[in-house]
Amino acid sequence: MIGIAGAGAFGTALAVALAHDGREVWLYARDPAQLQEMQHRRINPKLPGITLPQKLHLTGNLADLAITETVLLAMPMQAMRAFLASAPPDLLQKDLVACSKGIDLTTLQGPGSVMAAAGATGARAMLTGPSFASDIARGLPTALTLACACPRLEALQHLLSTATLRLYRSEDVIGAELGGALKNVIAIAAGIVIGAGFGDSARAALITRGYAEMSRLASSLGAKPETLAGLSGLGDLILTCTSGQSRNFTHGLALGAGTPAPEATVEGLATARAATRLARERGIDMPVTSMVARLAENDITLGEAVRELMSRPLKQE
Ligand SMILES: NC(=O)C1=CN([C@@H]2O[C@H](COP(=O)(O)OP(=O)(O)OC[C@H]3O[C@@H](n4cnc5c(N)ncnc54)[C@H](OP(=O)(O)O)[C@@H]3O)[C@@H](O)[C@H]2O)C=CC1
Ligand SMILES: O=C(CO)COP(=O)(O)O
Repeated sequence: MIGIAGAGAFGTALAVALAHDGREVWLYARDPAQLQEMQHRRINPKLPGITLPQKLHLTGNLADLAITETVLLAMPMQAMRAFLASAPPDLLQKDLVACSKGIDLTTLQGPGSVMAAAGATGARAMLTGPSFASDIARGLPTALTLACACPRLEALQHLLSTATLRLYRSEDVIGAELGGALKNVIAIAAGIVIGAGFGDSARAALITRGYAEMSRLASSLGAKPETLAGLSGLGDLILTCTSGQSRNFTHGLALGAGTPAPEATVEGLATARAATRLARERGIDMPVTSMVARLAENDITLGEAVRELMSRPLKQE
């Protein structure tokens, strides 16, 4: 039996895919009004057009997840630390699988370290890679990375793979979580480039240089280059920088065009600030990421950002 904490688009999509494949899934929604609507109408407005299958059980009581062995954490990254701090103690003994893509702004930790610091004693895994919630929920073919540095990895890989959701396993948790977190920042920048009308050539350059700086920071923190080149890094970077389905890309589009951004979970904003601080501490150059952080904080105008990026000293690729 699988528990999922966080009934947003992604938690619900995973619950739908796993339940369709025959697993009994318990999905925890903290908002009573949302829970009631989901129970009554068997839909989640955050995942339009998808009917919730029979094997997907809904609850507003976190203690109900006690009957599950594995719990997926599917809330925004900045909510994870507080969620775990107030979770029932037996939840921390489950195998935990973080699905959040980001870096905690207070501790500068990724999901694995946040779960460890909260006292999690079971497996601590990370599920990440190129996948939009709606694609997963509709049963479209998807491939993700499941990273965990513990002997439960292969069992978890089988538990969470379905006929349409193919999980590749990795022991490189740091690499998987940093790829998933940092690509969101580059996706905001890619959106800015397109929104401002700089064109596809500029976006390709941005993605490539963005990947280079993602790799610099990740390897300084112990990630393996092949992880960054895999689904959780390059794969997700490509998806998020090129699809209008991405909230990070869409947020960037609005910033670039000078129009109001839609209300949404945009993980890259906090991650840009966290990664900029990590990079500064380690003496790593991350010009695109730090520019996104400054733009998000209204510390610089778009014109100034472009001038600064383009007037950096010429260097070897
Ligand atoms: N959507 C996607 O396509 C994908 C998302 N992800 C990642 O999944 C994570 C969640 O994103 P997504 O589901 O899309 O975001 P949504 O904005 O759709 O939903 C976030 C959900 O988390 C819930 N939540 C927030 N804080 C808590 C808490 N303390 N306890 C329980 N639930 C909480 C929210 O509840 P409430 O409404 O009550 O605030 C909401 O239901 C992000 O890190 C994202 O990067 C990864 C891959 C794909
Ligand atoms: O992580 C995602 C796709 O892999 C979802 O991206 P957004 O959060 O930008 O929508």
